[in-house]
Amino acid sequence: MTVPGIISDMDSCSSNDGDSDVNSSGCRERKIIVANMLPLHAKRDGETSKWRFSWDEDALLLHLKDGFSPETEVIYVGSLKKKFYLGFCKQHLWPLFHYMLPMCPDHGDRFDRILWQAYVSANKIFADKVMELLQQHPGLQGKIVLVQIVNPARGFGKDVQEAKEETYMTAKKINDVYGSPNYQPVILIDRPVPRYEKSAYYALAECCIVNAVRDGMNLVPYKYIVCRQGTPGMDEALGVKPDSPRTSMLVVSEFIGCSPSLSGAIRVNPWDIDAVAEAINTAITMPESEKQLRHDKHYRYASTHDVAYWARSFTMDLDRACQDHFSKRCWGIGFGLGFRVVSLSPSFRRLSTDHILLAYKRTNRRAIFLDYDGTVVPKASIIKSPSPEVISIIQTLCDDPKNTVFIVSGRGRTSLSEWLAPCKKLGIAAEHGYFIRWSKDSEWETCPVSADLEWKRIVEPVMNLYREATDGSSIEAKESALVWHHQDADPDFGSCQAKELLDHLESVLANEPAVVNRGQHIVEVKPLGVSKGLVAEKVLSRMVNGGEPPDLVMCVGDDKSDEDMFQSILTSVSNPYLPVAPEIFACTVGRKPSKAKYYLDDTADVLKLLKGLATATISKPRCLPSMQVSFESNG
Ligand SMILES: O=P(O)(O)OC[C@H]1O[C@H](O[C@H]2O[C@H](CO)[C@@H](O)[C@H](O)[C@H]2O)[C@H](O)[C@@H](O)[C@@H]1O
Repeated sequence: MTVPGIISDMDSCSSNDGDSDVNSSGCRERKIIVANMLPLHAKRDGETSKWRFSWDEDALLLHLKDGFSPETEVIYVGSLKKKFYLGFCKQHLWPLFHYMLPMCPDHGDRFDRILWQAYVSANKIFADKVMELLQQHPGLQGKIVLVQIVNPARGFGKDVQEAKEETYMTAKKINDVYGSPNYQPVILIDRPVPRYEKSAYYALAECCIVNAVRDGMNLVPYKYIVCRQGTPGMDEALGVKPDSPRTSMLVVSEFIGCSPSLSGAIRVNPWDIDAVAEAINTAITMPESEKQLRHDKHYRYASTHDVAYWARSFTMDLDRACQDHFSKRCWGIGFGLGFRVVSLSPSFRRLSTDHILLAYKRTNRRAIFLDYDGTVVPKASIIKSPSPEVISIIQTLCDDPKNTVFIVSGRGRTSLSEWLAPCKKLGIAAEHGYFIRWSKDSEWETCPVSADLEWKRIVEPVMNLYREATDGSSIEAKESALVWHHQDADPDFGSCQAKELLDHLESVLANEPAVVNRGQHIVEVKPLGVSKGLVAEKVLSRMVNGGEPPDLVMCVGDDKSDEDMFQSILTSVSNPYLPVAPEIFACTVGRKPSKAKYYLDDTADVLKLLKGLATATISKPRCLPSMQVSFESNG
């Protein structure tokens, strides 16, 4: 359907000067829509047998153009219904993407090579047509030569032969189109090339491209760097002055082993042809001074990381990996795609009520920190307020004068204080400790971190992008934090988006006083310096300063933010201001790697344990005051 002359139409865009449908650089905006089927009706004329085409006004594709400005030139690249679509796409790909085995009713075989070839050919035609409209940088024609050294394949077979033929064909095509009698843009060397000859090519090449789709420790980039550094002998042979600055430019695939170590290299995704082309252009046109800096970096790395270095470093990694081997136990947890193997310390064990009760009964100043979501209230529960049972248990624990009880949560202060209103003596730390209240009657204290919440202006538009792109997600605006929730989104897509959002936010907030955290179905940004760990520190030091140092510290929580609390109470054992080291019970909810020594399975387990402590509380102190009162009145 592409009419001849479409490229010359584009080339003549400069003649549009003064027209209203041109942009500031004199060219019309252009959008290329590549689709398997063109938005056309095709009909063969009965008399002339010629095809007649008309726009399919009902086709969605046709209406895509309504989303662009009226000046935009819209080009459709596509085909009419053909074998590749009704064959491979419909009979193989369509069932695969619908979790079914491909079926070929006409052929009986599961895989039909002819359909596959039709599919590949059709894709090639599409790609070629698009490339025709764009393969860039015409100024380099005549100035650049690609020397492609074909290393002999280690295997044989049809595939190798086909790949070779395609390489030859591509090289020929490029040379036919862009070459001239004195200029051959691609030189294909398909013979064993001795090391000295390869070294000569490396020494002369301004840029070395290693864009394998997968590779282990490819040494070519290092060899190239060393050859570009040269030796007195090579300098003499090439006529290079001994003290002249050296350069080397590398374009390497991000999927090869050496890619992360060469920080001066331009990294590309080898499947992204445009990116590879752009990288080559950048490498060639880069200022000499930068090429020198990159080479210095490359050479310093290659010369200090020799084989002996790798041997030492590998041994050290191996030692480190095996260090805890015998002191850990491995467990398989989860099901299906969520299945994973975790290694846990053998001292990590279930917290039994009997065990903690013994300590609870013999201690007189206890600090109890409880997370909210996933600890006292189930994560999956639609009702987020605490049940009457939870309220009653917490109330009983708070009523014991030997106890200082805190709910430490990421949630906002309004909902927490409303839900926990009956527990008058309960301390609440809201928004991960940005706000703290010691009891219902006391004022909220605000964490003395930077009051600068300007970063919210950066975070909000980014989160909005992800909210719009992820159906079912939402944004929660707290007083000190912003949270992106994806619990109601598609589980797989939601988690992928969350990972991407995390990366995105980390990079834009690099210099801001804010931190990004991933929680249960959430990505949260909060002020730097606010953590549940600080809450525990603050409460414990207030108890010490008030002359009531704790002799038992218990902390229960389920997620990453609670790990800060575990860390904090574990270090409190070595606090020099404590007359005696308190008994520590750090407990995570769910059997998973944690700083906590104990685990409980779920919120039901947590409540059972807290109920056990509450019962012990009622059976002793509550009776004591009432007996004293009656005794005094008698006297
Ligand atoms: O510190 P926590 O008490 O564990 O609270 C952490 C977060 O709790 C809330 O999010 C959680 O509940 C949401 C439903 O209400 C759910 O969509 C989300 O997946 C859970 O993580 C709260 O909205 C967050 O601000 C807290 O940080």
